[in-house]
Parts: sequence; C-alpha cells; structure tokens
Amino acid sequence: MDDLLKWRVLPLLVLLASSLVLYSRILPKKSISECSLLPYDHFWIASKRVVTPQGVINGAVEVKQGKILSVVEASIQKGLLSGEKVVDYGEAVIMPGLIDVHVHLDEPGRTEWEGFSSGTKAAAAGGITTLVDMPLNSFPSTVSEETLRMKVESTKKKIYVDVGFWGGLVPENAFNISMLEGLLRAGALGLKSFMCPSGINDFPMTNSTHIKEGLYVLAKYKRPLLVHAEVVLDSGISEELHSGSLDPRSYATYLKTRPPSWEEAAIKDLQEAIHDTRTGGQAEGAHVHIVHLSDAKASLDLIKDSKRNVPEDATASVSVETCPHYLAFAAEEIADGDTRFKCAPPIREAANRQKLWEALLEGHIDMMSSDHSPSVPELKLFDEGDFLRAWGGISSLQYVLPITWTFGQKIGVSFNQIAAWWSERPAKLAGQKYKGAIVIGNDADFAVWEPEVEFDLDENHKTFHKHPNNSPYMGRRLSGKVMATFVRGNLVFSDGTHAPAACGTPILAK
Ligand SMILES: NC(=O)NC(NC(N)=O)C(=O)[O-]
Ligand SMILES: [Zn+2]
Ligand SMILES: [Zn+2]
Repeated sequence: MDDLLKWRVLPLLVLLASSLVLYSRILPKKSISECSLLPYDHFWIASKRVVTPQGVINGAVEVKQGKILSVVEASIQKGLLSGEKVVDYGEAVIMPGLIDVHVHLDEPGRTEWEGFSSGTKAAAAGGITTLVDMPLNSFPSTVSEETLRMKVESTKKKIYVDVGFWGGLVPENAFNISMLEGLLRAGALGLKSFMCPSGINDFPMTNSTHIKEGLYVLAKYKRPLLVHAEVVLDSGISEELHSGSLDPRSYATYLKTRPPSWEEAAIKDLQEAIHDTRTGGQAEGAHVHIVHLSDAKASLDLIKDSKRNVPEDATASVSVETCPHYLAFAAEEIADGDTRFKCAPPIREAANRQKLWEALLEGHIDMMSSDHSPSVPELKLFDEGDFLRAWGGISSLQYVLPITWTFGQKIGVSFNQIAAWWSERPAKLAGQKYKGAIVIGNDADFAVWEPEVEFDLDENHKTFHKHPNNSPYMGRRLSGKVMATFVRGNLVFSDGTHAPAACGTPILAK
C-alpha cells in the first residue's frame, strides 16, 4: 500500500473500529444468541423439500437480518453456497411458518388458563411463527384502546413467536365510533364478535345491527370482522333436559343442544352484512370471516352462495375457517363424560367430517385455525363428565401441523395445500404482507418438519401447553414431527429446546 493510500485508509479504519465498539454498546439488550439457537445473522437453510408458492423445490433459502434474501434451486446452489453458513435439513420439509389466527391465550387476567409464555412456547414447538390472540377469556376483554395496550404490555419478554391481536366488537362499542376507532388505531388487526353468548360475562353477544355498525368502521380501516356464527334457537329438547331424561354425560346429549341449524341461522343473519362488503356496497373495504365452521351442509352452502359473484364485478369479501378437531374427530367416537372434546360449535358426525375435508380440498373452506381455547382442568369437570356444564374449548395449539398431516395425508393433501390453509391465507386475513410464504423479501419465518416421523403424544412427549391433559389429542399417535422453527431468522425452537430469550414481537396494525 503506498503511503498516501495508507494515510487515507488508516483514519477510516480507526473510525470504523470505534463506531463498531460504540454500536456494540448500543446494541439491543438481547443479543442474537439469546433470541436464537443459531448465532448467525446471515445464513442459508437447505432441504430437498422447500415449499414455495411455485411448488416444492430441492433448494436453499438465504436469510439475512431476519428476511428472506434469496431462494435457489439445488442445481444452481452448489457454487453459491461454498464458504457460507448453511444449515442442511436434508429430507425434512421447510414450509412457511404457520399462522394461527384463532388462539385464546387468556392473558392478562387468566394466566392460570394458559398465558403468553406457555402459549407461545407451544406455538414455537408446533411450527407456528405467528398467532393472533382472541379478545376474550383474558380479563379485561380487548374492547378498547386501553385494554389493547394492557394486552400488548403483558406480552413483554414473554412471547417466543410474533403475536397480533383481534379487538372485540361488543354492544358497548358497536355504536361508539370513537371507541372502535381508538381500538383500531391502537393496532387491533380487526374485530371479533359472537352471535350467541360467549361464556364470558364481559364479552356479550352482538346482533346483526351491531355487526353492520362495526363493519362500516372496519371498512374505513380495511380490516376484517371475525364472527362466531351460531345463534341460539329452541333445539326442541328443553323439556327432556329439564325432566332429566337426557344424560348430561352423553356426548349425543350435548350434540342435540347445539344443532347445525344454529350455525345455519347465524350465517343466514350475516348474509346482508356480507353483501354490504361487495364493491360499491356500504361496507366496501371490510371483510367478513366466519370462524370455526363445523356444519358442512346447509351452513357451508350459504357461504358458497355468498362467495358467488353476483353481479360479477361486485364480489363480496368473505372467508371461512375450520379447525383440526372437526377434521380429526367424529361425534360417534366420543366417549361418555370425556369433556376434553367439548367445544362450540360441536364436533359432528363422521359424515360431516368427510364433507369438511372435501370442502377444504375444493377450496370452499379457505383456511384452518386451532381455536386453542384452554382453561384450568377444574372447569372441564372431568370427575362429573357433565357435557352441559363443562368449559367449551379444545386445547391443541402445539399439534395442529401433525394433526392436519396425520389425517390429511390419507386423502392426498399436499404440502402446498397445507401452506395455503395454514400460512398464505391466514397471513392475508391478518393483513400481514410480509408473512405466509417463502418468497424474497418476506420475514424469514419457517417450520421445518419431518412428515414421515411418527410419535406418541404420551407423558414422555414434551408438551408446552400449560394444561396438556386438557387436550383430546393426548394418547394419540401422530405423524409429522416439528424439528425447528424460525421467527424472523431466529431459530426459536430446535429439537425440543427453545431459544433462551423470548424475542417474538407484538404485531400492531398501522
Ligand atoms: N370463550 C371461548 O373461548 N369460546 C370458544 N369456545 C369454543 N370454541 O368452544 C370459542 O371460540 O367460541
Ligand atoms: Zn367461537
Ligand atoms: Zn375461539
């Protein structure tokens, strides 16, 4: 190096070194090694089965500073990767991380039911990289700017994956535009309401007028309304129930109390609101999403009707989810007193389950969610086994991927279909432009799993739900083991172990 160059370069080097020292001092408190089990900021992950929107490729994904920098096929990958940090997952499947848009984490207020720490650890162990928390079962319910702030505050240092929040649409705020706008401006990704009692006192049900009012406000923010679509009808068995001639321990009794007509009536009630979301409609810009569809007959037919574009240029904005428990279990198989299976709407007969799978495969049902709704075991009333009085809600968060695969593979479900149901479409519903697919520029959120590996959900299996025995999947054999989970480039779970620090971020709509 000649002298002149030396005197020009040296001061620059000194400056660079001192700024590096300074930078390391002002680095965020959590270093990458606490947030991630992989101490690199720039690396590749490779496998023979990488699920991209264009199909499954043998290739590698380059990750830098939490983002996907490139996706390459094996044929061109060789020279490119020499000297790079590569984690080779061999035959394991690399999929976009799952996005679960329907989870009750119950914090603040009912952390003994689940809470952000155990809930997001379970998510990470299950390949879920983003979840959206429901506004009820925590206390208080998330129905205002202030209560949303309390939620976000209570996630601090506890979340292992990214977490968004639905706000609640309840009678108290439905006619109070400034309260609703406050909630949406504070970052709620959308709203959720019940058309029947929710089981939670501070989360009352809404009628179709409340729903319409809510949709007008949502239209302005271009965010969705999620609806628990059941309305209470006289199921024609009240006399038998009162006379005690129906056994409350029998699942058939519970099934009779919540017939498919409850779902059908609710979706009928929603038709007008759905119609308002069409191009040129009063709620254009808003979207109606029906949660946890169980009835695959008349209710599904109504949804199909409302999705049909009449006229063609005025498409209503509507979608629907179903949950693994409606696809895995059948009413005929549920033993007396086994209240782990109680949820609303109920798990129906095997013939209905078959139709739900068909609707998913045909694209009439858009996506899946867990509706993980845990509680303390006492509320499940295991000793009495009373289906009518036990808490309704299924615990399944950690297992949704293996459950979907265990049952889905028998009817030829593909990895791309799973990615559409569990990542792509949920990302769209939650307004997450940079999540849900392995494409350049997206967040580096991945689930790495081994479809061929079977495992027993017994006491030796590490389960991170706070109350694993509440889950009706315990004791089952599943296929599809989650090996590793990456959230924005951080390896947050690998081979049974979580990263030391909880570095998920709260997701707030802007
Ligand atoms: N309060 C609840 O968590 N309810 C939930 N309960 C179920 N699905 O049984 C729900 O999503 O409706
Ligand atoms: Zn519900
Ligand atoms: Zn729910």
